[in-house]
Parts: sequence; C-alpha cells; structure tokens
Amino acid sequence: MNDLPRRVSLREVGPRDGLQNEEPISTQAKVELINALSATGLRRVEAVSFVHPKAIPQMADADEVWAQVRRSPDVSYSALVPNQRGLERALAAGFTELEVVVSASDTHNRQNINRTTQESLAALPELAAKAHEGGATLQLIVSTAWGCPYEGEVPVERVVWVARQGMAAGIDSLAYGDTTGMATPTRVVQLVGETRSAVPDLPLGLHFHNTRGTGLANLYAALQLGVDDFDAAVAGLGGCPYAPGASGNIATEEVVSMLEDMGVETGVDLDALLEVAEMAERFVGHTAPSQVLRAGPRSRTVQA
Ligand SMILES: CC(=O)SCCNC(=O)CCNC(=O)[C@H](O)C(C)(C)COP(=O)(O)OP(=O)(O)OC[C@H]1O[C@@H](n2cnc3c(N)ncnc32)[C@H](O)[C@@H]1OP(=O)(O)O
Ligand SMILES: CC(=O)CC(=O)O
Repeated sequence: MNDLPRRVSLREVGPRDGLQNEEPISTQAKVELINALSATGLRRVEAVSFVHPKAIPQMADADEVWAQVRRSPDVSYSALVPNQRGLERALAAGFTELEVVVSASDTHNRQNINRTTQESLAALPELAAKAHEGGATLQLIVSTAWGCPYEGEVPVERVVWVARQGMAAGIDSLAYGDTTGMATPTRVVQLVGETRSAVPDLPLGLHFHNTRGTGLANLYAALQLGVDDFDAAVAGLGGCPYAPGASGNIATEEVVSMLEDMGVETGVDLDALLEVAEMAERFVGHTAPSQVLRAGPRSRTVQA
C-alpha cells in the first residue's frame, strides 16, 4: 500500500447535493439535519445553495435555513452559487466560503446554468474579485469532469483547460465533480496527474458520485496520490436534477468507516454519523443508498 495521507478533510454535502435531488423537505428538517451533522466531528458542511428557486425548488428556503442553523464554532459552513446573483445572496447571508459550479461540458452547463462553459468562465474573474472583496473564498467546482450524461466522454484537456481558466480568474481552490459517476480509478489517476502538472499550486478536492459503483475505489485511488480533500453526503444521498441518471454521492459514513479502519483519520464519530444518516433517511422518506447504514459499523455483531 502506498503511503496514504494521515488525515483527510471531508466536506459534508448532504444538506445541499443530498437534498437538491429529493422532494422538498421542511426548513425545520434541513436545520435539524445541519445541526446534527455539525455535532458528528465533521469540520466542513456545505449547507445550502443560492440558485434560482425555479431551477431547484428544494433550495428556495436557503436564507431561512441558514438563519436558523445553530452554527458550531468547530465547523466551516459553505454555500454553492451558480452566478453573480447567487454570490451576492450568499455574501449577504454572511457566508465566507463559497463554491461556484461550472461544467466542463457545454451541454450540461447549458442545462444546469443556462450558459455555455465559456460564458460561465468569462464571469469568473468578477465573481472571484467580488467574493474576495466580501471577505469570502471562492472554490471552482468543475462538474462533468469525468464525463457528461449528454456528451459522454469529456477530454481531460478540456477539464484541465477549465481548471487553468479558474486559476487565471483568481479562484482559491478547485474541486472536480463526477456528476454521474463516470470516473474509474484509472481516470482519476490520469486527471489528477494532469491537473497537478497544469495547476500545481491550486488545492484540489474531489467529489464523487457512486452512480456506477466506483465511488470508494475512486477515492482510494486519489488517496494513494496524496489527495486528502473529499466531498461526501450523509446516507449516500445526492444527484443533480439536470443530469439524467445522476444518483447519490459517496456516503459519508462509508468513507469514514473505510478510512478509519485504514488508519486515515477523519475526525468523525461513526456512531453519531450513522444516527444522522438514519435521520436523513427519515426526512427524505425512502431507503437511502448507503450500505454502511444498512449493515452497520464493522463492530456490529449478531447473536450466534
Ligand atoms: C452538478 C450540480 O449538482 S450543480 C447544482 C445543481 N444545479 C443547480 O443548482 C442549477 C442552478 N441553476 C440556476 O439557478 C439557473 O439556471 C441560473 C440562475 C444559474 C440561470 O438561470 P437564468 O434564467 O439564465 O437566469 P438569468 O440570469 O437570466 O436571470 C433571470 C432571473 O433570475 C434571477 N436570478 C438569477 N440568478 C439567481 C440566483 N442565483 N438566485 C435567485 N435568483 C436568480 C435574476 O435576478 C432574474 O430575475 P428577474 O427576472 O426578476 O430580473
Ligand atoms: C457541484 C456538484 O455537485 C458537483 C457535481 O456533482 O458535479
């Protein structure tokens, strides 16, 4: 086994990515979910997105949710934005960590953001400047980084070109989104390698969906390259309503269960997280994809 990072930083995206693909749940339930996640040892939570309420009705109450969350001093909360209006709303709400999403493939960007990739990228320098003026950091999340549900393959050069544009625009960090779970370990190694050559100083996080069952294998491949920053969603919820076939993120409790057993610290209390995963499942009203939620932690035994 290659040397692995001693510790990883997990960003919990359940309250945003997890809930954007479900029937809307109440503001109160969202607040309870974020509060409960904040008490599990998770240090980063993407709480809401400031998008058009017609595009994603599930996030229409982002301001109310954020106003009611009991903010833990141990947790950094962030918000996803698609454009300048979203960024202004997020700054006005008091967020100091923002993510802007741009897809590497034009077709998904048009479906999702109603702009070409180039149009979204052209807006980035101003977004980064406005974020910094407002005292916030801005991460660029490049969606469809390993493939697009409309266009299929997305060339690595295209994805790296988007990353370079982001760096030139002044973003603080980069994340790649595997929107519909098209990554495999080989493709992860290739894209991470090319990205490190192209933008070596840009901190890189990875956001995997488990649509094709390769989520944890992808994470492990990245871990072996020293990547130590990952998104995951409680109970394995998630998916983009503008990406047909998209399904859940890698489940946070699966990531924590695997990593802790491998000696990689996450800082997360697995038992506490599993209770929150049960809560999330209750809130969405159906069985969630997480397998650790079904099977329980490795320490769980049954009577012989
Ligand atoms: C891979 C993933 O999971 S990404 C996350 C999931 N996907 C998403 O969240 C999709 C988000 N997409 C969107 O919200 C929309 O497509 C947008 C806002 C980006 C673009 O929509 P457009 O209709 O092109 O917006 P446009 O700039 O033309 O503005 C139209 C109206 O929307 C308003 N608007 C624009 N952006 C926002 C925003 N972020 N929040 C609220 N209202 C907005 C404008 O003020 C304008 O209002 P007006 O008609 O009263 O003047
Ligand atoms: C912003 C995201 O949610 C990333 C993705 O899934 O492409």
